[in-house]
Formats: sequence, structure tokens, C-alpha cells
Amino acid sequence: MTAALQDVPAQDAPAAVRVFGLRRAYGPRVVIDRLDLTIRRGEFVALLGESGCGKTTLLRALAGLDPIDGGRIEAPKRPAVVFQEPRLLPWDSLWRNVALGLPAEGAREKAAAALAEVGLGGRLDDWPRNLSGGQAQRVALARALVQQPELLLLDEPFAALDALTRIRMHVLVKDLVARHRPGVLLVTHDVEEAIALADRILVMRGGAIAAEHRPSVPGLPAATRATLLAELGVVDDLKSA
Ligand SMILES: Nc1ncnc2c1ncn2[C@@H]1O[C@H](COP(=O)(O)OP(=O)(O)OP(=O)(O)O)[C@@H](O)[C@H]1O
Repeated sequence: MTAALQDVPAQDAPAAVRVFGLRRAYGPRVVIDRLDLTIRRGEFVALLGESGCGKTTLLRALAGLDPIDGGRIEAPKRPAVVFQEPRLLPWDSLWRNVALGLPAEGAREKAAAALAEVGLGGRLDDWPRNLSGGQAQRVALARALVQQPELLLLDEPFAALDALTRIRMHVLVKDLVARHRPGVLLVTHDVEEAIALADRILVMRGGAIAAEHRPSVPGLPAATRATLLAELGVVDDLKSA
């Protein structure tokens, strides 16, 4: 990821992923249906939607973890993924967990730099069992970032953390994304989290992107908690939100 990208407005940045007419079905049940989506480098996109609407299915398809049944996904590079659970290998030290999949030469140095970026620079030779939930998630983030991804996929990575740790992680992730400029797709159930982090909030319904909000662009409709809750069907209409 180049420093020059810092200066490129998000709408002109190269695409981290483009999705055209995506379709994914489990047997007769069509979960994703003609879904289009572009995420640009440096753009932080949050994906909200009712439970079971297909958010994780979309993320796993983008990650290349599951097959697709139609349409096209164009990503210049393999995306990195952080899940709700850190998924660290208990028998490997922290630096080896981060360096997993890197060429051996320079792996420890790269892992050390990534761990330093998430505030765990002194813990290279420590073990996953000695970490708190928040620290383990930091290692998972370091493991994703060390790949220098152009697209970072986050599947409810903060959902299992306590409220204060979650806020600390928000600050950290925002900072890391500002520095490395991957495109980000964050799947979350947390409307406040989406508003706090995202440049663009997408609402998924009926297998596709049903609505889009931009919390921070002056002159455009604000993505407020109320509009998003109404969009998600949590409240009946905007007046009662
Ligand atoms: N491997 C599978 N086989 C069959 N059906 C599946 C499979 N995985 C997911 N589904 C179904 O596909 C639909 C979408 O699931 P998915 O996990 O993508 O939703 P989600 O929006 O991420 O849900 P949540 O917010 O609860 O995590 C659900 O109805 C689910 O039951």
C-alpha cells in the first residue's frame, strides 16, 4: 500500500473489490440475488441487515471462502479477514500466528512491525493463552494487516468484546485503516458502531443492497440512528425511531 494513496479522494481511489450481479443459494434458498457493490481503497463500508439476511454469506464469498452461484467478484488481491473470534493457533507464539503464510525470510520482522502497530510490540514470543479477548483480536488484526490487503473484511470483530475494549478497538482500527488505506467491509449488528466507523453504511435486504447512507458527507442525508433503525425494520417507521 503506497503513501500516495493517502492523498487520493475516496471516490477516485482504485477499487479494492467490485461485485457484479452476485448470486448465492443454499439449495432452493437464494440468499444473495443480483447484488452489486464496489468498495474503493481507503473506504470504510459498514454492512447492516437483519439476522439471516446474508451478510456473512456475502463476506465469505468476497473472501473466497465459499463458492458463488452467479455473477462476478473482481478483487486485485486476496482479501484479509478478521472474524468475531480471533482464531489464533494456540501452539504458536504471537509472532508466528501473525506471520502465518508469509515467506520465511523477514517474517519475524514483518510480524514484529504489525504487532507493534496494534500495541503488542513487546509480546512477540508470548502465547495466545496469555491474551485478553481484546488483545487476541489485536493479534488477529495484525495477522490481517501483515498481508498488506487491499480489501479488509471484518465479520463482527468487536461483537464479543466489552464496551470499553470495543471503543478502544474502534479507535485502533480507524487509525490503522487511515494509515494503510485498504478498502474495508465491516459486517456489524451495531448501528452506533457503523455510524462511528463507516464512510458508507449499506443495508442488506432481499439478497441485495437495499439502501445506502453516508454519515459524514455534508449535503447528503445523514445516516442517523433513527433512519438506520427504521431501515432495519427495528421500528415501524421514522417517526417512532
Ligand atoms: N452453509 C449453509 N447451508 C444452508 N444455509 C445456510 C448456510 N449458511 C447460511 N445459511 C442460511 O443463509 C441465510 C443467510 O445467512 P448469513 O449467515 O449469511 O446471514 P447473516 O446476515 O450473516 O446473519 P447474522 O446476522 O445472524 O450473522 C440464513 O437463512 C442461513 O440460515
